[in-house]
Amino acid sequence: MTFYNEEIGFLYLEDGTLIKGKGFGAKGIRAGEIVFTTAMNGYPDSLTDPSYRGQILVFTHPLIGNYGIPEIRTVNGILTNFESEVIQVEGVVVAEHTEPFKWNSAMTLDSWLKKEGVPGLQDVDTRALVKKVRTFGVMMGVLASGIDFDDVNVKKYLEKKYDEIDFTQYTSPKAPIIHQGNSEDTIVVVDCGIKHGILYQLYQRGFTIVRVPCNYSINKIMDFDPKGIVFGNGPGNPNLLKDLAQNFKEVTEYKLPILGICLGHQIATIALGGKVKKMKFGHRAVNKPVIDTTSNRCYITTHNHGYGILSKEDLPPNTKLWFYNPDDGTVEGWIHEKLPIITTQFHPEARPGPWDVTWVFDKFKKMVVKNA
Ligand SMILES: NC(=O)CC[C@H](N)C(=O)O
Repeated sequence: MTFYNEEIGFLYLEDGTLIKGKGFGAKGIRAGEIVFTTAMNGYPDSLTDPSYRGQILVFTHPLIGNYGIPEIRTVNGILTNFESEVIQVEGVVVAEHTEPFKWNSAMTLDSWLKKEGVPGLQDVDTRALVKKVRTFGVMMGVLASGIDFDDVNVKKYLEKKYDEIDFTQYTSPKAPIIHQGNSEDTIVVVDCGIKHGILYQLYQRGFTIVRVPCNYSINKIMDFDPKGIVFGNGPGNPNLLKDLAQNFKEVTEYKLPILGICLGHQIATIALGGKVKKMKFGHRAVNKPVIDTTSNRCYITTHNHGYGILSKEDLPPNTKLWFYNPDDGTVEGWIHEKLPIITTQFHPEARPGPWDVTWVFDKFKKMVVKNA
């Protein structure tokens, strides 16, 4: 364990704001897009969500760390209590890091961040910080723990912009990974940095899962004889992933059931002629409402996205609105009118969050069975 002067630490925003705090976690300095989540719990899950690659995560809940970090649990190679094997965020900002008091805590948040080399900053007025992001939109920032502002050239860290980097190069596997299920029915998951919560939902429905690198060709995907395809979540700007969108378009020729989740929903949208744009500060929470237009029911759902279909006009041709967010009118899912394709911008697997919408995976299974 490295020890350093934890009394020093700062967050520098690209608009010139300097916020001094206290360091925790690993000593270090990292740049990233400053985003916030309003989730009150689930920090082990959120910090390992690959969709947060390239981002510094601010928790609005004032106390973080109070139930510690559990031992990793797996079922058939699928993590059941983390979203990936490593901490994915560039840095963590909290008002107060607290010591855990929980029977299954194996480690403190502080020691976990130290072990994984990720810096944290505490003693921050996260309310003021979030108000700034909500007012001016997301921006780049530099987080340092145990390093004095006067000792670094922060501008050097701000040269690269989040929106211009393809982060899937860090989060997508280099070769296929197989999770054998109770049936031979194979679902290919195009893995840009898939959350294990999604894998677990598929596994629970008996499928054998083949995760493929996100740049895998259609021919190689079809070699696995999939009964359905999932385009999952992932980090960064979806408009950079032109090859993936092209692959999506090509695979629709096979008329297989397809489920797109979050980045997968965005790729499906771009591939079929819709528009995905950057949001001012995105949706990152576990209590976002979405209205299901087929039943007029409202569900409370988990979100982590900074891009989206901002209005119905941006839907691709031949699709109909399935879910929308009543707060800001953004599209939260669509159904294709001619092909067996469904998508959600929110996370039906949650993790962290409520499981009210896991029936989306049942719907996908029905589509697979019907198509078999
Ligand atoms: N969770 C995700 O898949 C996020 C998708 C995309 N990177 C976004 O921020 O909008």
